[in-house]
Amino acid sequence: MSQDIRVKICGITRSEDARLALRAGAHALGLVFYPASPRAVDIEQAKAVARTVGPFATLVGLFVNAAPATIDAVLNEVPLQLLQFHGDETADECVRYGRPYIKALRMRPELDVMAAMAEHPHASGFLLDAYRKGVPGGTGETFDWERVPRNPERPVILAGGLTPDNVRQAISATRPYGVDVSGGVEASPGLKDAGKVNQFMFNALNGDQGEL
Ligand SMILES: O=C(O)c1ccccc1NCC(=O)[C@H](O)[C@H](O)COP(=O)(O)O
Repeated sequence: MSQDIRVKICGITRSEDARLALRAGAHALGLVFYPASPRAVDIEQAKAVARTVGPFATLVGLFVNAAPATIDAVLNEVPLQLLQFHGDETADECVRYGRPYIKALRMRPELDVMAAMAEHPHASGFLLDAYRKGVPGGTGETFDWERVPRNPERPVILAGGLTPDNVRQAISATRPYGVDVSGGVEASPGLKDAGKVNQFMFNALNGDQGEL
């Protein structure tokens, strides 16, 4: 059983989607501060989502090689509990904000996952995502789950192409700390689908992983 699995729903752009995800049991919600994404939010949208979320769920701010001034501007206005660095940020660049952070690792074939983790000694965890050249995230694609480290020293969050249909198998195969989904629970880019969110959450939290 994996009832202690944590779930982050990423790419939240609207308060109603935040409410939906929290009602369904999500532990964390992701706000994408990457202008090229169809899920990008500006500071006003982010503040509206933050008001919905309140202090008892983790609000995550996602950045891709953003300038420090951009991140500082967001942090001055939006109460983010956790930062997610989804680009090529070094450890020094990630720690400068004095906030807990997770580092996304895009699973390109030649990546040494353990070495990449060692480069971020202060990361609270690592989000493993599919690699597609030129696309920093939200690809909707899976990667080879055999590459997910077993018994890692720090939490691993599985991402990339997860859906209500494959999340149980994904958890069973990789035994992660948590899972992260974006496109797999959308009605269209940036807008969540209530049925998919509810089904994803149910399958992630209640599936009998032992039977798979
Ligand atoms: O979601 C995006 O548009 C995005 C753009 C640029 C960098 C990261 C992005 N998303 C990051 C996430 O945490 C996604 O949840 C993760 O990549 C998985 O996405 P999906 O395969 O669509 O579930």
